[in-house]
Amino acid sequence: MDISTVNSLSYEDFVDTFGNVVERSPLIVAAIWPYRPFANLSDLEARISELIDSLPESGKEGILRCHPDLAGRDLQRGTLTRESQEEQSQAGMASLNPEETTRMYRLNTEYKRRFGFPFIICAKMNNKAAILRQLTERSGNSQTKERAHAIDEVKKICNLRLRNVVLPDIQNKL
Ligand SMILES: NC(=O)NC1NC(=O)NC1=O
Repeated sequence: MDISTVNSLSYEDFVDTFGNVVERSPLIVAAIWPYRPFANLSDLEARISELIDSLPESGKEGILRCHPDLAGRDLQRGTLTRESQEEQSQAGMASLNPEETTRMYRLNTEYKRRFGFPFIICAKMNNKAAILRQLTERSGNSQTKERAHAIDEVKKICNLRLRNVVLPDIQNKL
């Protein structure tokens, strides 16, 4: 889809198309629809990023809590969103051995108990080993530092998801 098609979408179609670029948080794209026309993909990304940054800390943590655990309950039950299923599978989360599953569960549980939101990382930019390493390392962060880090990961996930739908400028011009 090119940017002019994006700019011509009704808000219903806009939310249907982009509603899950921030996991289970369609409110974000519903809120930026009035900023059309977007100049390009980067402009759209920047609007989403600014909107997230403008939220109070409770709102940012709310976004974080809408994310599923990595290799968690939703993956086991088959209730992940389509995007999350693809990302987690690509990072090897759907094919952990029993020991790795138990380790992941234990580390995720400890992380959630400490911070009050799930551990989030852009799965497509990482592999199993990097995810396990970061889960351990980031558990030592302060609440403020970790919340900011997690929001940065949400933005990376969002930007990759957007790129799956909207052609970058260079392709628009071909
Ligand atoms: N918890 C967590 O990081 N979830 C995710 N990361 C990602 O890239 N897709 C997800 O669902």
